[in-house]
Amino acid sequence: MTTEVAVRAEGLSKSYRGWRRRENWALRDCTFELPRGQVTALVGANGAGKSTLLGMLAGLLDPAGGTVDVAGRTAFVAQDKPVYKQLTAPDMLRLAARLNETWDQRRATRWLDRFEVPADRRCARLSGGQRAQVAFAVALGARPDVLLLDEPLSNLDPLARREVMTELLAETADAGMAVVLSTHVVAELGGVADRLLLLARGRLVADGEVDRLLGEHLHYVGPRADEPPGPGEVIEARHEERQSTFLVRLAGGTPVVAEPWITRPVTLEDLVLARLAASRKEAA
Ligand SMILES: Nc1ncnc2c1ncn2[C@@H]1O[C@H](COP(=O)(O)OP(=O)(O)OP(=O)(O)O)[C@@H](O)[C@H]1O
Repeated sequence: MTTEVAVRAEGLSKSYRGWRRRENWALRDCTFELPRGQVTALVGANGAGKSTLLGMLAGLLDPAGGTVDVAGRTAFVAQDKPVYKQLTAPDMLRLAARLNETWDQRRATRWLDRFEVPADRRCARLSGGQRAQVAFAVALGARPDVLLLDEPLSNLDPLARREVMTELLAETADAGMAVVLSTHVVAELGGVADRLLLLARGRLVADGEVDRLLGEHLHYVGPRADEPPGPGEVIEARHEERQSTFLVRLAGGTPVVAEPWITRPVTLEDLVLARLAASRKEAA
């Protein structure tokens, strides 16, 4: 693995034994590389395999097939943001300092101060969002090369969500860390996520730099029609009484369309929702 690659997965698969020992595939044949110094958003519907993938990257789950290679130290914050309820936030940092070979007290304390986490209360008496901040501080203090966050935004208010994303971005740029975070809050990823890993029913359906992916897609908007007015693979077609909108994937540059049709850029949210809807339709 080159020094620029933080994570490499090849043909990664995982199954769980289900009813009558039938094999249920949570992840099928996933191959991707994640570079250092980037934030990757791991997105997919409920049950798509996000936590399973993060668990395997963290080394907590064994793959049923394929390989995963992670360069350096990892830190993983699980969905339930585990902290010891009897300890205060500073106690948690003291414990983490003893348990981790590498520990950056300044970095961890800075995070707690930044989010004004009370220092004199046990974690049991902190809010869900404040407990999450303690778990993030512990993970960052460990100076990981790869930081894995399972739904980090789920307990946070809208302002805290934005601030956490901004701070994570700064930490990523500073430390050259690779961050992988799973989330359903796609609208808030714009300007923060460098890369996208999109899972649908255990398979990777989109993988790449967000800017490149967005540049490869566009909307055609115009009068009601069965076909788009220009080139591209149709990912989603929406029709109203007098208007049609096609979200397409382009093979080449931006096409020019004749009036009254117009082209419109695609946001990350548009792209994710269209891809998820297309996968659901295919499966059905
Ligand atoms: N321990 C387990 N035993 C059996 N099946 C499991 C187990 N853990 C997960 N699964 C199944 O594997 C699939 C992927 O689950 P996973 O938790 O990875 O999805 P997810 O994308 O994180 O979902 P969510 O967004 O709802 O958290 C699902 O079908 C789930 O039911």
